[in-house]
Amino acid sequence: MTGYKVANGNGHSNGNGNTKGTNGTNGHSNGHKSADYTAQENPTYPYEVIEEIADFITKGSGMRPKIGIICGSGLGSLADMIQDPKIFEYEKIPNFPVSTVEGHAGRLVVGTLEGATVMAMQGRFHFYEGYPLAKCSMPVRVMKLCGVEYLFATNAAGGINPRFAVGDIMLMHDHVNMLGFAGNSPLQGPNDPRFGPRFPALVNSYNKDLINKAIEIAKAMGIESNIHVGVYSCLGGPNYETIAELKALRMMGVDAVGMSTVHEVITARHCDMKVFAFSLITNKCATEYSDKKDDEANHDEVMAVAKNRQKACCELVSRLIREIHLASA
Ligand SMILES: O=P(O)(O)O[C@H]1O[C@H](CO)[C@@H](O)[C@H]1O
Ligand SMILES: Nc1nc2[nH]cnc2c(=O)[nH]1
Repeated sequence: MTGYKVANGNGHSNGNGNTKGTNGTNGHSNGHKSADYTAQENPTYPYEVIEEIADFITKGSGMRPKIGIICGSGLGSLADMIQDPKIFEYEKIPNFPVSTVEGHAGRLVVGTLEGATVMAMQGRFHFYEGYPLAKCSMPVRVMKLCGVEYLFATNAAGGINPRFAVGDIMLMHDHVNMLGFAGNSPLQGPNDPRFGPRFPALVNSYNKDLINKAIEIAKAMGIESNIHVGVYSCLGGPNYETIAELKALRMMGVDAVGMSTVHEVITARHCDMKVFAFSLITNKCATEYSDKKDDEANHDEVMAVAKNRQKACCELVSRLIREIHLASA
């Protein structure tokens, strides 16, 4: 990995340095009732349905947001920064899934942040909730049709790179798509060229300028030593990994592991959004066998670390949005 001003997070020798129900068929009138595009076996949402959802948001908020934010587990406070918020509960958005995971409130917040128009998902959808990947990342297409040009995707993740400490932030510069290895993709099914090409390229998915700007901001914030640049991998979950799996991921060059984000990024790149993504390292992944309960990942710890580090994450995001806004003004 070259071109970044902090050491590459991966440290490898390449020299490059309350269950709410999950079927999501919320019974709203949408004019497309003949097809159940929210069902597992038919996950492709027609363009017109996405367009209807986007219209619902833009008309309801009176805004066409430019920046989309997806809040990771325990990072809902990113959306609490938004000024003059218009709030849309997922349950009230036509054809929208609902959040079922603790730490994911389940609402869309539209407003302004640092002068920029933004929309934030306070709660994302995960494969392990029973949603197909196309459904998990459907809101990214909604963002696109609302006018969003930049996707900020955040997540809580386990640190596999031994140099990472709990509370550190890893700026994603690449990913290993384990669900893709297994033949699953949010882009499966018929391709609608109004979103993007059948065979999108994914090299350079993570915008280098935004990574470099984020590093500068981290320096200005005095948290440079807590910032890394690295590779994220998404597994299906909901179980955390075995030691053997973590060792295998490490050998593959993965620095942090979670259960989200990758399918959102694929969907965003397919429709040509600029992507910035980071992982808050909420736990260190053990790569040696141990009987200690403390060495096991658990969601309470994930949430607690996210709460502790929300201030730094919020500042990083808001300052970066400010730069994007100033650069385009
Ligand atoms: O990726 P986010 O949504 O931040 O959440 C991460 O934290 C949860 C596990 O603790 C999983 O959902 C994992 O993906
Ligand atoms: N898969 C996975 N997801 C996480 N989310 C937060 N921590 C972890 C982890 O250790 N593994």
